[in-house]
Amino acid sequence: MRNFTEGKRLPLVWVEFAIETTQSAVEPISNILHEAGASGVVIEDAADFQANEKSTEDEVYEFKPEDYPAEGVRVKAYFPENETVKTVVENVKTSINELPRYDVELGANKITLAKVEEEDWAHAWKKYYKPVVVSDTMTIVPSWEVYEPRNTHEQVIELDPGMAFGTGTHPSTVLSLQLMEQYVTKNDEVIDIGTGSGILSIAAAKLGAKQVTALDVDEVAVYSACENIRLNDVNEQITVQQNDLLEAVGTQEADVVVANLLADIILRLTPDVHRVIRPGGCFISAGIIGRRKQDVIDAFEREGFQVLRTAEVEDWVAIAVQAPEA
Ligand SMILES: C[S@@+](CC[C@H](N)C(=O)[O-])C[C@H]1O[C@@H](n2cnc3c(N)ncnc32)[C@H](O)[C@@H]1O
Repeated sequence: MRNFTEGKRLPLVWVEFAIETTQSAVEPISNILHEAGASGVVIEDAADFQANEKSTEDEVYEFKPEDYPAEGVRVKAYFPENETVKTVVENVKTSINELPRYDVELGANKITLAKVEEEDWAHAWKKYYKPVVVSDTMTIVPSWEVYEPRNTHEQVIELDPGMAFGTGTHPSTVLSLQLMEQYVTKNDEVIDIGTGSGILSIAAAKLGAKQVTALDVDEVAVYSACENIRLNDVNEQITVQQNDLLEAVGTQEADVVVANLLADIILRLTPDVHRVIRPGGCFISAGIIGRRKQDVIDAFEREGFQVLRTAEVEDWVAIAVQAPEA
């Protein structure tokens, strides 16, 4: 485990992985890319471009034909160029080619790889990123936007996620934040597993947590989390560590643990959570697709946890469970 007080330099050259596929394959392919450690997944849907062409209203976003495939969907992901990238890409291709076994139609399944300079793409998505209203009392605001809080109780989280996951636009992040508003209370100690941009840790600090540990296996995420924590002036409450799940977390205990990961990763985590969660504490997990919801609930119940609440948006599920009392 490494402790970061200063952000690290990011890689400057990236490998862009692009695949032309079908609408129904977008979610499983995005999951494979996220699991492989992609820093950001971009979805270019021909239908979005066609709908925009027909629209007569003023558009907020600028749609360019060259950004969209002629038909179907293009999913793009970015991996730092290093000695492991070839293997990562081969593993991604193998996993994608296994999807038809699960009745996922891949369509054209045309894959292209390109080397790109960070400057060429890392900031291009920013024009699509606008404030995200999480609830009456919480809004995520891109750091370059001018934003007037809607009321005096509103918590505003400023973010520049860079290439890490966690803009606040993904349903799994919004669901995590909404459950945290319910279960994080003043002076709590919180562990955030898979912090990405640091968004959930910053929210925990703003909700009054006195100590937050933000963990991520990916150094790009660790860099981004450090930057955003500074931006929100919550450095005092949050420590960021590069770490695989709870591997190097010692005797530390938390009142709330939050993990917006994928179902399979949460299942790897469940037997280990007792170690870090206080009796009666709350575990919020998200990033679970609908058909895996019961697997995750079963795993927590086997460990003696009780479901407090589940929340769903589109096909994404978040689950809050309570640890057994001592
Ligand atoms: C879906 S993103 C969530 C980001 C942010 N917490 C949010 O809610 O938007 C998942 C994050 O978990 C990290 N991750 C994946 N596997 C991990 C592991 N084994 N240990 C720690 N972090 C992991 C990824 O690097 C990524 O930043």
